[in-house]
Amino acid sequence: MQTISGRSLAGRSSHVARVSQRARKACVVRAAAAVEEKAVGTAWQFTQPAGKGLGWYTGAEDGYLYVDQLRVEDIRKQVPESPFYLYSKNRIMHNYQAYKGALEGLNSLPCYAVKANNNLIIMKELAAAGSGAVLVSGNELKMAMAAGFDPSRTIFNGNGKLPWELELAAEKGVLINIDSEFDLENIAAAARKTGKKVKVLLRINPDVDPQVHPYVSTGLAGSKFGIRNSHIQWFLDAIRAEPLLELVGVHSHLGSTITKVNIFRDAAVIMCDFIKMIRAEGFQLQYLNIGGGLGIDYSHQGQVLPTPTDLIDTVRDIVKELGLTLVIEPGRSMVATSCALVNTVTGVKTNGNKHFIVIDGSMATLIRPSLYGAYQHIELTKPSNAPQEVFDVVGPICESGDYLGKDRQLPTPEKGDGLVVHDAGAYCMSMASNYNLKMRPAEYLVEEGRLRKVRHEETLEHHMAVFEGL
Ligand SMILES: Cc1ncc(COP(=O)(O)O)c(C=O)c1O
Ligand SMILES: N[C@@H](CCCC[NH3+])C(=O)O
Repeated sequence: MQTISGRSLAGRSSHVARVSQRARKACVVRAAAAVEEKAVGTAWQFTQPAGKGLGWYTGAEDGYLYVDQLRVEDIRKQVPESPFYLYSKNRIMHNYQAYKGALEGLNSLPCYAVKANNNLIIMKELAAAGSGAVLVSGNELKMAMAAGFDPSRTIFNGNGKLPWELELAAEKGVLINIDSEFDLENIAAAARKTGKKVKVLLRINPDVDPQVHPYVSTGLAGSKFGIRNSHIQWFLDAIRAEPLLELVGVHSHLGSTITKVNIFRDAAVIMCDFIKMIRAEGFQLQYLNIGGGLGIDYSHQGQVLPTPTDLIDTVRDIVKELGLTLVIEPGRSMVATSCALVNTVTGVKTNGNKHFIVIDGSMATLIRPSLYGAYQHIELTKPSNAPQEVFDVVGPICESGDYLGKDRQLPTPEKGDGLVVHDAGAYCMSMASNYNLKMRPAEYLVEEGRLRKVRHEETLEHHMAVFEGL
């Protein structure tokens, strides 16, 4: 973590180091206790890996919830914090390999969208597997460098990039997407200031409707992202006039949770026209960047959704015909299904004709249901014959909009039971907040049958540190 500690972080990092040391010690003690209790295995090694699956599933024989080889109930006994995020490394790697396989036969650059999940350990795993990264802030860029992503396989994107962020990107040699007239001016200024030649892509709005929630639709003509298409000649002239800028490609990102690949095809056809027009102006374009956006089956109803192969195959001929390198920027489809938020039931209550399960997780831990009305599947971690009711699953936050699920048919749980919110690997922890002074939770990763802590729970000490010395 040294690499990301700037001057302003220096004081804080020693404080964090102290806290982490304590937390590490606590882990070792707990792990040792677990080993003693079960008398087999090393620290974090579970003694009875009963399941064999990949990612999350219900044990066919015992009805318990599993992640990879481990029973979530067993994990809960080992983990002192609640709620906590729990990941399957297998599942993340499997998703990444699905993209790698889909891209075979093409020149390609798969870039993981760090905004979906910025856990440093997960980022390191993806960097080590060869993924590039797409970033939207200077801090994401610093984290990506700390995680070991290759800067030349990294893209900096965004509609409000700041001068210091652009200078850092120029210095590191990452590709930069141009989003507007002022963004182009700022990128050129960063290139001049650092004396570095910068490779740039033009972010174009193909104006194709991704048919998703308006908050996650990004490629329509009236979107805040991307350049004004009718102004393209101005951009080409401005780039030509700036010797330190090299135009190498075009970018589009239509939106997120997209469930039909013909939408990507429609956009790629439009981008193809732009590429031909820009090439005719004498630019040597190499990259077609179709962004991210592939959806996943949040419903858990066996919905058949397009795979990475379906996505890539829908644009394969265009990429080949134009001799391009295909850039993709998947976030959600890489990490969402790998994770669940594991909560503890605080109690069950009824008001009027409404039944509620109150859990310790909340909109502060996982905001997607409250923010977008998003559905994320919910289940208990162990089988139960208790009477079923239709419940709203709610958190302890002082907002009526604080819910994780509405109208969910579930067995009535006991206080202390485990309840998970599925598909929580993308835009959940990365969007968590400290609202009501709830601290962002710990994260754990299942890796080859072992449980590994990959993030400490934030503490009030961390939070108070930002007020130190005022
Ligand atoms: C420019 C850009 N690229 C990639 C992504 C990742 O999208 P997704 O997580 O839907 O794959 C996003 C987020 O929507 C984005 O804005
Ligand atoms: N935060 C959104 C996705 C945003 C994608 C970024 N442009 C979600 O949770 O679904």
